[in-house]
Amino acid sequence: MKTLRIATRKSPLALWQTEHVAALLRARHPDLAIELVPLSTRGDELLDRSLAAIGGKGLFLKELELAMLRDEADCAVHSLKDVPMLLEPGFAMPAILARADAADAFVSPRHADIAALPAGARVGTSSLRRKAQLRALRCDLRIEDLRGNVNSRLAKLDAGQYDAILLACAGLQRLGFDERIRARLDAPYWLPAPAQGAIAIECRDDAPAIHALLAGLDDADTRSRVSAERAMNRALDGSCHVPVAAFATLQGDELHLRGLVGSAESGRQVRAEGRAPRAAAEALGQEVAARLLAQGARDFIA
Ligand SMILES: NCc1[nH]cc(CCC(=O)O)c1CC(=O)O
Repeated sequence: MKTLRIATRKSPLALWQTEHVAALLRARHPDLAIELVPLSTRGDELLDRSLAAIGGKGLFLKELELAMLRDEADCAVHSLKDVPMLLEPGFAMPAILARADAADAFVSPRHADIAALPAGARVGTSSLRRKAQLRALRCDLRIEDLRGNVNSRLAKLDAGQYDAILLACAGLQRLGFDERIRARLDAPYWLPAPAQGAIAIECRDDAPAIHALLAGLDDADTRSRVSAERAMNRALDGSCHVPVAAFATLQGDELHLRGLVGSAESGRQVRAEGRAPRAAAEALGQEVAARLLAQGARDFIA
């Protein structure tokens, strides 16, 4: 391989994440030439409609996968939380990087946190998961849709369209907006999206040399944690249509997984948790999903 071609979306966050992967690879392989292949995806273009309405997470991957199939790119960098629970056949995920801050962030020019918002305040988010958790805390808020990349969401907040917005801490930190985080929304009270804060690299499963090169960047602890979170989401038939949150931590070799399923309309939610050895990450995800279903999670999934 003379040059490693890395497909990426064109948003500032996607480009940062891909440059980050490129820098890690250059540090390990000083002689490797790396080229970015920036592509626009349907998920980036259809910004006026909710993700659930236009077909969900896969829309951010499809064009990047097609580029790999056409041999115009060797691999692609993704936010793992935007990757569907089942990869397309023919693709593999050799590397999941060490996870950054997984928490959500409360961002507001005037208000310190959710509890400090005045009655009826307008909060911007299009995530069903964030809407459901907000609704559970505050039934008075006006929750309004907000899509677009991180930079344009902050611009809409600054233009006065919302009193506050919710974003991922990881994206804000990567783009240098740490100081915009007014409050962290932390587990166990508030749970992030499955795999939030983790960057994943995808390649074709018939490319062993590329697979081996990328596998050097894999972080085993992160992989165990997000495997449990994504297995839970998969067992719940998780997609953008269902408000599902999950967060796993490791204590030694024991995984602790917390999950919730909620309703963005009513704010009702069910929660469950479980522990298992890290080798049983997938089974733990299925077990916590089963506990959520036993408490009536199906009502929210319908
Ligand atoms: N859905 C967009 C998206 N995908 C990944 C991140 C943040 C970075 C990460 O989770 O690694 C974001 C922005 C956000 O939710 O605020």
